[in-house]
Amino acid sequence: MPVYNEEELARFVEEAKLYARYGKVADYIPALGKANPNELSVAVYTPDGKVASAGDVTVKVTLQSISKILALALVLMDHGEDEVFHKVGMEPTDYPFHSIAKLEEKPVKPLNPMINAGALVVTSMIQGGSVSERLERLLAFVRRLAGNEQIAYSEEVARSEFETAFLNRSLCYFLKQHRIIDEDVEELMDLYTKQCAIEMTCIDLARIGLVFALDGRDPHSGEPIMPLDVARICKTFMVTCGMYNASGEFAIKVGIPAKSGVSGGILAAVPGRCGIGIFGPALDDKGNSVTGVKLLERLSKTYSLSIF
Ligand SMILES: NC(=O)CC[C@H](N)C(=O)O
Repeated sequence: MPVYNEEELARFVEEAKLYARYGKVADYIPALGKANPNELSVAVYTPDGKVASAGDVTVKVTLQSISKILALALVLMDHGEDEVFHKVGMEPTDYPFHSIAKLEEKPVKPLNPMINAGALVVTSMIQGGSVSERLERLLAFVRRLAGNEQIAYSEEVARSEFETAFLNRSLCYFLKQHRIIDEDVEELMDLYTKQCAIEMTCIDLARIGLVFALDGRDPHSGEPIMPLDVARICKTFMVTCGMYNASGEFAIKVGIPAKSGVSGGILAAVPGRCGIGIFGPALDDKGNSVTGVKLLERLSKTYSLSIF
């Protein structure tokens, strides 16, 4: 087990930051456009409970697409594999995460739960009597994963996305027309945008990554937070679809199960070894953190973290 040295991490962060100029902060959700593209922070959480970090780890990041993997875990526990995969597929795609194109093909079924169409179906399956009850259930699960009761969502980011999510609404209406979802679209958008706006530091992200790395067990108590099979399915999706339509290249260059979000966050789980949380808001054209991917590449090579 390598020792993650903070001085070395800080050096890797400085090196990776040089790539920020090749990226751009997401601004299709207006509130995300305020982020500083030169920011980069990382935390590595190991099973012995130690955290090594570099950069400003007090900065909070909204989960955005990272939330898709957490909602999937909850929904798999709520409904079981068969019901979930009846509505959403398991195949990766080379289309962008918000694409509607593939939905036109019969049978109408989003290709996987990591693209927006699939994630909206997953979110529609979160159980509970109202949007706030369903959000609370998801938040309670996320708080347990992160071991942090303070985790909440950013009202500003949620509102900003809710007011501008025309493409996601289109996906919802398309799915509703084909009876893949049957809930009120505005309610689903309310829940989905709040889910995406759940915010945390990269230390929290790293600790969640560690839970996946430990097959769903709480690193502190050893208690299962999710069944092993659920953790296994989530990690498999992280490998095949976690970095959108750049997942193949990422698997070759980095080789770590990971999920990114357009906020610039990345959650990574190195099986049995550590969880990694990164925040670097400058994105490449596929929507992944440019500096975050560079940093993960460096960490993977230095500490031999590739699972392949
Ligand atoms: N790729 C992402 O992080 C997308 C999440 C974002 N909330 C959206 O649906 O557009």
